Amino acid sequence: MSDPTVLQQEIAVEQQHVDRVYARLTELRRDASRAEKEGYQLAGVGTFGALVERDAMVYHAARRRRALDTEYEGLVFGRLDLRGGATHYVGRMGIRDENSQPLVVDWRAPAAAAFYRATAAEPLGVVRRRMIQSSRERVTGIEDDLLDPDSAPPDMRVVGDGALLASLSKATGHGMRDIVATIQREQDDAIRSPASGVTIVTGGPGTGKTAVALHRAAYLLYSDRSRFAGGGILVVGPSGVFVEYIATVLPSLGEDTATLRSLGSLMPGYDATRVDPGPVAAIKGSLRMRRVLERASHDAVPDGPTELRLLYRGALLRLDARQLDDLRRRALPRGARRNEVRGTGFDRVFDALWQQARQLKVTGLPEKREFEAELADRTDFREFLKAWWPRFTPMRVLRWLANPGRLRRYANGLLSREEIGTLQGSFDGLGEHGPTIADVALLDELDELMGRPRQPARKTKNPFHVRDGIQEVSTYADRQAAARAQQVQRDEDYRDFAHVVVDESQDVSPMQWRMIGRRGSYASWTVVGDPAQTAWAGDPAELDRSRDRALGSRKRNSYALTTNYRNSAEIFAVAASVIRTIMPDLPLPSAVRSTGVDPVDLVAEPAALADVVREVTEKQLTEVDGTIGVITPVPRREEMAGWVAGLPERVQVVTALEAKGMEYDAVVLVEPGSLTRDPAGIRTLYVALSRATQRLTTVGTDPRWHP
Ligand SMILES: Nc1ncnc2c1ncn2[C@@H]1O[C@H](COP(=O)(O)OP(=O)(O)OP(=O)(O)O)[C@@H](O)[C@H]1O
Repeated sequence: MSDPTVLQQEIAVEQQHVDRVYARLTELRRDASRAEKEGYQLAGVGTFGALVERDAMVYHAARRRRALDTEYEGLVFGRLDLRGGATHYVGRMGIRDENSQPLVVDWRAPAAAAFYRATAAEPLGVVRRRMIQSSRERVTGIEDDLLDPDSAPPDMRVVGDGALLASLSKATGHGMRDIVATIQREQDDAIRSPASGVTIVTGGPGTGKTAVALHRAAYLLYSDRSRFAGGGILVVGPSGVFVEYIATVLPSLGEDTATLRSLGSLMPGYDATRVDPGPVAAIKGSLRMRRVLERASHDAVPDGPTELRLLYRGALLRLDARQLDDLRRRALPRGARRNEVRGTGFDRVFDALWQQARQLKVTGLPEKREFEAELADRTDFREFLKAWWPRFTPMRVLRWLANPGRLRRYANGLLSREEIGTLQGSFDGLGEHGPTIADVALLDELDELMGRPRQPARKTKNPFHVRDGIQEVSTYADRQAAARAQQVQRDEDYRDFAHVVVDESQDVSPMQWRMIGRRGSYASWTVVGDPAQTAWAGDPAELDRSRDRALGSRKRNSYALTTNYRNSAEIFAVAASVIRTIMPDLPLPSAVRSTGVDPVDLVAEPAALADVVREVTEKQLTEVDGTIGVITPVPRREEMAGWVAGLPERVQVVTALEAKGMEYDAVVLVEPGSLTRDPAGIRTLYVALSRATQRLTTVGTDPRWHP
């Protein structure tokens, strides 16, 4: 423990600098607001080009002001004293004084790298690394590491007992802890990994994979803003709950150009949250489904017309079911997209009818073009064409799989009889409840297989448009929107992301890899995950293959994280003992923090389970300040949520699958025994047991739940 007077003196020294930074920040905010306001006031002056330029400037001013506001709290968090006497302050954003001298260096700048990377063995020119803790504008604490004692000047003081542990023992409150001040070296390696190619980060529970992925996104945006903000960064996470949770972290990193999507909402128009049972998800996720869907996408429309009869100039023209099938097949060879070759299908029908009319020697038969025009004018004929070859939406075709006969036909020879049986009934809810998360990848595949109907190019209004040298009237709001659109706006089905981050990648099925891959054809990637936490019940080799295909031949850089920052050592010991039963040789991270509080395991009579769960949860409310996760088996979520209804909002009920990636101060895991039936279940149990930072209670009716 360091001398309290020395500590106070050092705090006072840092407070002086922090005061200067905040004073400067106030000036910068004022300047940014002024630029913004002046922009609003100036109206209709100058050339149109100058106006647009000014709008973009105003937009930047607004963005800068927002960034200055967001990064207010804990703006300065580090100081480096370098050999030779120079000092740098490190913070959430770079700030310069009125003479353009740096007051704070952005944490992502090369000059700040040593803050995270220097060690006593390799000090990188750093004599003393100082962590500055503060609450709003007030410095509250300091933690130093003396990395190069031989180069330290005699009056250099060193205070504190280790910044990382101090930060970890704080309650998390709501949302994810911001780790920018305490990023560890092995994490920093991954964060600053080369921008191109694929960065793969693996590590056990709580090793900071998500934190690293998000800080990497922020780092990339900083290091090459035009490339990554221009193209955009897509961040894909497993569930909506999780995506919401990480959304609270990205803005605090100062970035608004990342698109966050769950696997159920990657396709525009859908936001699926329903989950299929493991074995169903395994089949729906398998690459064999592509062929199944391909067959569906080529099949005849259910209840479509089975024959065409037309009375034409006194003659009966007729196409029977076999002929119609034949015409469809010829217009739709393998690989053709049904929505794109609709016109070819119609041409085939015209041709066939024309041949017939000629063979029948119809009296007064006109030229072919005239004949076609006459038919096209007839409502009955047009109705036939629309019913025979409609425009298909992916959902329309996926629903055909709810029919057992069709499913069997499409899956014949691709899926086993048992698998077809498992799948049966799993598409029944599409109409009423919408798709499951696994269905969304199938819809995306169908979209790809069938293509989009050709539509005339839509005219978009261009607010920058100048016609015949005369500026069109455009409002200030229009131009402001256009300036912003040039920076960030993308269409809903945007696919050309510059970078794709996949979190919890161990749960991405082969079909989902295809769906994500379509959105990252030109991207560099960051893929983070932990194979031991996968809930995937299908073929692991297929999973690897499909991932490799999505990532292509890009160069890979791999990083392994080895320290668990989330769980207390006592909690992680329970989780570790569970995963060891199926993966005895798995290298596990070491948990750095011990609380001295052991997890509690309770057994309840079935009739008393609800009361015990409520009691335990209420007790946790008195023991921790932050969030409490009540984790339930998937099918019993609603029922168990009722057991803790009315408790404060910091009690959150999630299923074992939704708990993936989440973190709570206390966890009440209900019926752990329901998860021990197979290896996929045990891996899910491992996930659920490794969510808590401080308290873990398991409550179940089976005393022998431990696998
Ligand atoms: N360097 C660090 N300093 C402080 N806290 C950290 C650090 N690294 C990680 N943490 C904290 O540890 C917790 C776990 O991090 P994170 O959720 O990123 O882990 P993860 O590897 O994605 O976990 P899981 O695989 O279990 O979902 C978070 O609260 C995070 O803020």
